[in-house]
Amino acid sequence: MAALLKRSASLLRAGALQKHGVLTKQALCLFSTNMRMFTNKISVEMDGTTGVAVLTMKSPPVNSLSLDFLTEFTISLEKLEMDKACRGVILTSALPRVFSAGLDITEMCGKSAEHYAAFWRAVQEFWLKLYTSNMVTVAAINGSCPAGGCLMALVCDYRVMADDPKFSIGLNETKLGIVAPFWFKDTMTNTIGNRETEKALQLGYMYSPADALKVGLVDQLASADKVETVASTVMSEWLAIPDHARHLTKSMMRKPTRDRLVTHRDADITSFVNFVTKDSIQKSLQMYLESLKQRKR
Ligand SMILES: CCCCC/C=C\C/C=C\C=C\CC(=O)SCCNC(=O)CCNC(=O)[C@H](O)C(C)(C)COP(=O)(O)OP(=O)(O)OC[C@H]1O[C@@H](n2cnc3c(N)ncnc32)[C@H](O)[C@@H]1OP(=O)(O)O
Repeated sequence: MAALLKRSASLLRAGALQKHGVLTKQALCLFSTNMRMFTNKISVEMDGTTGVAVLTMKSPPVNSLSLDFLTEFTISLEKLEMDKACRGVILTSALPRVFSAGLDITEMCGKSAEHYAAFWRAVQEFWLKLYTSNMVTVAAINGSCPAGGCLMALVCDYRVMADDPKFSIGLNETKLGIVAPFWFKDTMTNTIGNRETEKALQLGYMYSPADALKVGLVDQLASADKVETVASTVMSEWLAIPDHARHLTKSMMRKPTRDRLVTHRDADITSFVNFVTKDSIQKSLQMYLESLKQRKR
C-alpha cells in the first residue's frame, strides 16, 4: 500500500495520472469490504455494509491544503471512486476547531514559478475530482473553514456544520489581498446565488454557522458532537435514491461549471502563476502569514 501510494503520488505530480489513467488500473484492489487506509495526512474508513466511507483530514495544525495534502487527498478519493462498493463519502476533520484552513499559504510564497504551476494544477485536480465525484459527498464541518476549506465543503453535495459561533466559513481571499479564481466564484454562486456571492467575495466575508445557514452556504447545523452522526443520517437519505439517476442528475447540474475550468485549465494556471509571482502579491501573502503568527503572541 505504501509503495502504491508513493508511486501514485509521483505520477500525480508528474501529471501522468490524467494522461494515462495509470492509477485507475493499479489501485483497483482497495475497499471491497470494511477497510481502513492511512496516509500521513488522511485516514479513510470504509464500511462495506453501508457503502459509506469517512475521510478524515488529520494534518495539524490546521489541515492546510499543501501540495502533499492535495496529492494524498486526490489519490484517496480516486481509490474510493474506483471501488464499486463505495457509494458515499463523508469528509471531516480530526483536529479540534478547524475543518481546513484552506490552501497552504506557504506553497504560494517564495517558491519558483514551476512550483506554483504544479501546486495550482493539484488544486484544480482536487476540485475536479471532488466536484465530479459519482459518490454522494457530505461535508461534516466540525470547525472553521476559510477559503479553500470552504471550497472543499462547497463542492460536496450537502454540508452539515457545527453550531458553534467560534467557527466560521467563507471565501476570504480578498482579506489576504488575493482574488478568488473564477471556478471558486462559480462554485459559490451555484450555491448561494449571484448577489450574495458578489457581497461575500468582495468583503472576504466569513459567515457564522447561523448566517451560513441563512444564506444557504451550509444546509444544516448540528451540535459539535453530533455533526458526523447527522451527516450519516443525511447520507442514508441520499443513498436511498438510485445511484444512476442521482449521478446523471448531478452531472447534468455540474457539467457547465466543470467544463469551464477544463476548457480554461492551462490559462488558469498561467493566470495564477502571473498573479502570485507579482512582488505586491508576495508581500501581501507574507504579511498575512506574519499576522497569523502574531495573533498568538
Ligand atoms: C485575477 C487573476 C486571479 C487568478 C487567481 C489568483 C489567485 C488565487 C489564489 C489563491 C487562492 C487561495 C485560497 C486560499 O485558500 S488562501 C488560504 C486562506 N486561509 C486563511 O486565511 C486561513 C488562515 N488561518 C486562520 O484563520 C486560522 O489559522 C484558523 C481559523 C484556520 C485556525 O485558527 P487557530 O487559532 O486554531 O490556529 P492558528 O494559531 O491561527 O494557526 C496555527 C498555525 O497554522 C498556520 N496557518 C494557519 N492557516 C494557514 C494556511 N492557510 N496556510 C499555511 N499556514 C497556516 C499559522 O500561521 C500557525 O502557524 P505557526 O504560528 O504555528 O507557525
